[in-house]
Amino acid sequence: MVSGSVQQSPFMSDFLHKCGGYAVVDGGFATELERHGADLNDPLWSAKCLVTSPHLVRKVHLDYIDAGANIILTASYQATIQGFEAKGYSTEEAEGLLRRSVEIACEARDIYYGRCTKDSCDFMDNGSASRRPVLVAASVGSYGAYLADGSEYSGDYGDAVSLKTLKDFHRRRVQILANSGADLIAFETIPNKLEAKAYAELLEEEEINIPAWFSFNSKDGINVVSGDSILECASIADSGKQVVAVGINCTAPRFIHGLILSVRKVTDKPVIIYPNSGETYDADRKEWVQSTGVRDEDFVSYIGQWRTAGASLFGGCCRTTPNTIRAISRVLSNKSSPSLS
Ligand SMILES: C[S+](C)CC[C@H](N)C(=O)O
Ligand SMILES: N[C@@H](CCS)C(=O)O
Ligand SMILES: [Zn+2]
Repeated sequence: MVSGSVQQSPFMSDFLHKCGGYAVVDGGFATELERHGADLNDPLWSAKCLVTSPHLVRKVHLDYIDAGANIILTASYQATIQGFEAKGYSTEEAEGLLRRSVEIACEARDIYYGRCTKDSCDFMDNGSASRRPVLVAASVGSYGAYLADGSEYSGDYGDAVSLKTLKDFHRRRVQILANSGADLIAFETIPNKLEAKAYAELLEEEEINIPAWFSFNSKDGINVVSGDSILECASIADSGKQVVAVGINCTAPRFIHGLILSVRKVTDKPVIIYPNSGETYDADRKEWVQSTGVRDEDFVSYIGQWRTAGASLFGGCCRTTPNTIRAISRVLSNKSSPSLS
């Protein structure tokens, strides 16, 4: 037990129990849109598709549910009121697009459940066929994501950006997503301590009443990308009453094991990991540098050691696909698999 941890909410432990002990998170969302032909070379990145191709957004969500995901993340990673306004949308339209990101994910879940009959259910609960639990997590990408220059991989916002700047930037968006029908908020790809603090204070100040997870990214396996201590960042997440999981995303698979061990030093909350493929991103060209990543088989072969290290929620981030998630789901549901030793 980590001393000083706040009272744990039963939300995530109940959900993990329903899922059979471990939950499967979806995979790369924006990069999956791209694989289906979307052009994301735009300041809105994946959020552009909320306007141009909501049907594709829904399809990608559904593909991930079909692959076995227990949690799908909305298309709101780079959907910000400020970003939409810069493209000429009104505040009302921007807020509507944020809400729409959650609606589309809920529609995908409804389609899946609508198709799920007694004979076609792929999930067992206490020996009987049942609907697989699926949660919709409203994605909140960082201020660096809004900057659209890859700053979420440096965490360097300069001295002009204060705690207040970040809280004011995220406040309305978080309020809207918290009241959108999403099951929880996913603060993801958090690159520095300041932004973690801003989120934690916002949850308190705005009395956000749905759960949230905090997920950081790292490029050395020791600190978060800004160089801030993962221990300090994860401690901030641990202190949040609404925070139901803490972890790491959009980070190369080879760094994940050590990071899980670090996160577990400062929190008893469930640990979530959804690494990227290990490839690097060229923010100027908005393209991935290929051939630096790991294959699906190699990615999935890590799952056993990540589980042993103490993670409970497993998925993928940029450049992982429904195939990656299908393989994770299979490995986790086959507890006797050698790769889970
Ligand atoms: C996680 S990165 C690949 C997201 C994209 C970035 N914010 C951009 O707009 O280029
Ligand atoms: N949920 C986002 C995270 C980007 S780092 C996505 O998968 O596109
Ligand atoms: Zn990512």
